[in-house]
Amino acid sequence: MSSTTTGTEGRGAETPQADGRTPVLEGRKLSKSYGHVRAMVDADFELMPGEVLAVIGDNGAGKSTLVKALSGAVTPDKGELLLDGKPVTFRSPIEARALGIETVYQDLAVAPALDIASNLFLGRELRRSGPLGSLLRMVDARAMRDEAQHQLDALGVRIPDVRQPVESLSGGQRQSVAVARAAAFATKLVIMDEPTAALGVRESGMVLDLIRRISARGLPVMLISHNMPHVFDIADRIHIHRLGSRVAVVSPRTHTMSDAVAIMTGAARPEDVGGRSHYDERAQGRQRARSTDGSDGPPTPADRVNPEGGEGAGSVP
Ligand SMILES: Nc1ncnc2c1ncn2[C@@H]1O[C@H](COP(=O)(O)OP(=O)(O)OP(=O)(O)O)[C@@H](O)[C@H]1O
Repeated sequence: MSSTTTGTEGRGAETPQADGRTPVLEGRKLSKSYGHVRAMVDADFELMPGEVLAVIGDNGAGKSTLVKALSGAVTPDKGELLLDGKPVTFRSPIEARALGIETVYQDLAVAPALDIASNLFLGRELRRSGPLGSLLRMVDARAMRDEAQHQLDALGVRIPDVRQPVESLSGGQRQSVAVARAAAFATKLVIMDEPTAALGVRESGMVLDLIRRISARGLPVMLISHNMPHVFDIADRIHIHRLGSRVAVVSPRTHTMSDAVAIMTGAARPEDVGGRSHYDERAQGRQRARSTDGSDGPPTPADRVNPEGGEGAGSVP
């Protein structure tokens, strides 16, 4: 785990920029609606250098939509993205990747029939000149094998032969290949959406170790997970998402799993549990407004119905 966590000294997690550092990736008031469903509502996000930031939230809280916005798979309707403090827009995952953002999805995005080296370089194959100075550039299988072995060794992924087809690997090994691929190409950060969801205990441990090693290299990792023990084991900070927005950022050093779950489900307000937490002012303002206008407690799913509707209801981007 990285030692670069910010704002977690003392009892609570404070605003990450308190020490003057610029987030590697920042989202400001990101919103995204699918027809009448407001999947993301003024969501803020910060990933600091070298940290492992876990993002937690109930089913449908909008975590995947956030990941998609940060990785270029979805364009937010509103809001701003900043990479190293500079505004960016991603029109596709390819554009996000070109800027050093790699994403690993839960559904093992590997090509099972191809070997490990080919999977590592999928879509980004190393090439060499063709025979007799031909202009055709050929895939350089040997260079890819050497480099793949080097990358896996460097990350401590133990796989005997990179010429093995991925379908011959265990689930944990396959996910390790997907994570190693992301780590090999990411220059800014790695995003992981439920990387251990399909894995057993031992295999999950393998992937968590890999995340630790990636972060120890100085590469920040954003990790979505429903698995609280994993989150509390590995995260420097925990971003809590609820009903489309960030409602709190807490630290495993100041908050218990019960605290985090209480905030996540709306059973408790961020300021009422754990140490002092850095919670989203707007979300807190909304909650206060609700209590003063006759409704009590935190927002409910009904609050997310977009009154303006919008085009493309139910469309899958
Ligand atoms: N392409 C889409 N079309 C319509 N509605 C969508 C689409 N994608 C997400 N939604 C809706 O947006 C809301 C947020 O979904 P999202 O998948 O981001 O949540 P999540 O926190 O990742 O949920 P889970 O933990 O269950 O994966 C949900 O109500 C979901 O049904």
